[in-house]
Amino acid sequence: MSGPAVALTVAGSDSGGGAGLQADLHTFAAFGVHGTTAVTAVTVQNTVGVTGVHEIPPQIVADQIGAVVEDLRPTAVKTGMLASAPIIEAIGAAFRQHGIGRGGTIPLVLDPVCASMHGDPLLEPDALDALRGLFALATVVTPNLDETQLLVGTRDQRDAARALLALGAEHALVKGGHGTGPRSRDLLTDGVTEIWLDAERIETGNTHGSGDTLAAATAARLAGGDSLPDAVRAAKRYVTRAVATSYSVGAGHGPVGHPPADEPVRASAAGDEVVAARAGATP
Ligand SMILES: Nc1ncnc2c1ncn2[C@@H]1O[C@H](COP(=O)(O)OP(=O)(O)OP(=O)(O)O)[C@@H](O)[C@H]1O
Ligand SMILES: Cc1ncc(COP(=O)(O)O)c(N)n1
Repeated sequence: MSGPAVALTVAGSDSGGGAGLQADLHTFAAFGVHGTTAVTAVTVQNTVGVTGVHEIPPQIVADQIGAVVEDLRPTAVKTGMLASAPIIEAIGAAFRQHGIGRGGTIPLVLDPVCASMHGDPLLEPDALDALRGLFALATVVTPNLDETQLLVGTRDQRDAARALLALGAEHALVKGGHGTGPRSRDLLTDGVTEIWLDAERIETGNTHGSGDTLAAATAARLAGGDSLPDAVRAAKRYVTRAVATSYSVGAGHGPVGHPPADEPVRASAAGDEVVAARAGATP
């Protein structure tokens, strides 16, 4: 059996179409990956801000994950807006049950979304501990500098990475998009090796969805069987092109573009084969 690789995003809906699961699906499609979703919340959102959030019942979130995993067999999973502590607890239990994340066979890219780029909250304030608790499952956790400040109390990329690894993540990717200076530098580390991913900072206010796009591109490449460092390198090249092709729509911050990937995931091996290879089984 052959077909495209499959990835799953566990995320919120952005009615403005720039971030959240909409950005994830655009990104998966750009890589030739079949995208699936477990929706955590519906946001009332446009380019100016977020004016409402409707949370999905935790059991329905967990059931979406189960339905997708049992039938479509994703070979990578990405999380974005998780909304509340009860939703996070339900997701953690579903991940453990279905072999998602560390200790399982399906790699997990965990983007710890706390607020929108407008500063509107996307996570209930009492859910920070639950979110930190999920890090022990993460193949990679991908905070921006505002999120490292909230989660581990620092905006220093090296210090933040160290603290994130201490919470159990296998790799930390601390993004520098919210920094200053002519370069946009992200730090990827597993505590032994440091990789600085460096790109020109593009002058634009239209970066809505850049973080989701980086994490989704990483998941897309992982779904095709890349190692984590290779997946992140390809994702960084892609998000730089995405920012370069961003555009204005609406009165506020426009979205990044999603051009076809230069490094698409090969239509391949069914998910089972990728999982078997990852688990070290003989194909
Ligand atoms: N102006 C820019 N020029 C080039 N790269 C950028 C720019 N802004 C962000 N990036 C890159 O985009 C990715 C996302 O970074 P950022 O720190 O903005 O994450 P984020 O805040 O989670 O994104 P989002 O705006 O979706 O919430 C990183 O690889 C970052 O280096
Ligand atoms: C549903 C949802 N998920 C994630 C983001 C973060 O994206 P950004 O920081 O670009 O606003 C968002 N605004 N909405």
